[in-house]
Amino acid sequence: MDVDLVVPMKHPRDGKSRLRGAVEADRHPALVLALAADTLAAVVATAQVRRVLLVAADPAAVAELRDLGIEIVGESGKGLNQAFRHGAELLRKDDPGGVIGALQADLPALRAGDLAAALAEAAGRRAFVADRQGTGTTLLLAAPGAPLDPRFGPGSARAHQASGAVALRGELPSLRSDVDTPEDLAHVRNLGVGKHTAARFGEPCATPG
Ligand SMILES: Nc1nc2c(ncn2[C@@H]2O[C@H](COP(=O)(O)OP(=O)(O)OP(=O)(O)O)[C@@H](O)[C@H]2O)c(=O)[nH]1
Ligand SMILES: C=C(OP(=O)(O)O)C(=O)O
Repeated sequence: MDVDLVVPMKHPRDGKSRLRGAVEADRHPALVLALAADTLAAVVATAQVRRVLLVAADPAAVAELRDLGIEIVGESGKGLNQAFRHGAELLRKDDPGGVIGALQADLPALRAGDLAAALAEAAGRRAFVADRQGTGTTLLLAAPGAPLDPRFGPGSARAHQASGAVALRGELPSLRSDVDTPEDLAHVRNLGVGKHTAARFGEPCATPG
C-alpha cells in the first residue's frame, strides 16, 4: 500500500537544541540539515512512498532539501502537532482515501527496507513505531482516509497507543534510531549514517544510500 508522508522541520538554526555541542556552534545548522537529508534520501528511495511533504518553519532555510525529490510548504500555526496536521490536511485534499503518515526528520541511519517493513506490518491499520528508548515516536501511520491525529511530544508512544494506534513490533533498528542527544548521534554513527551526515564528520558513507 502506498503512503504519503509529512515530515516537520524547525529552522535548522533552532532545531535539535539538545544536540548542541556535538559539533562547533556554527556547524550546528548544517548538521541538522544533514540529518534531515539522509532521512529524506532513504524515504524517497522507498518504493511504497508516493509523496513527501516537508512542513518547514522557514521553507527558504531548508530549500536545498527539495533536490532530494520532496515538496516543501510553510507551517500554519505553531507547534509540532500543528505542523503535522497542516501537512496531513494538504495531502488529504489531494487524495481523500489515501494513507498518510508522519515521520521525524532526524533518522540519518534510516534504511528504505526498514520503512518498507513498517508499512507492510501496519497493513493499513493506524500504527506507530516507537523510538529505541520506547517513549517517543518516529513514525505514525493513519488508516486509509482517516485523520492523522498526531500526538507527538514527550511520552508520545504511550499517547499514540492510547489513541488506538498499533505498536509495530518489527526490529526496525534504523527507523527507531532518532537523534536527540549526543549519545543518540554516537549510536547512529555506529549503526551507519547516510552520506550527508557522514560528510559532516569527514567520513565516507557506510550505507548503500
Ligand atoms: N515545522 C515545525 N517543525 C517542528 C516544530 N517543532 C518541532 N519540529 C520538528 O519536529 C521534529 C521532531 O522534534 P524534536 O525531536 O523534538 O526536535 P527539536 O524540537 O528540533 O529538538 P530539541 O530542540 O532538542 O527539543 C524535528 O525535525 C523538529 O525540527 C514546529 O513547531 N514546527
Ligand atoms: C516529539 C518527539 O520526538 P523526540 O522525543 O525525538 O523529541 C516524539 O517522539 O514524539
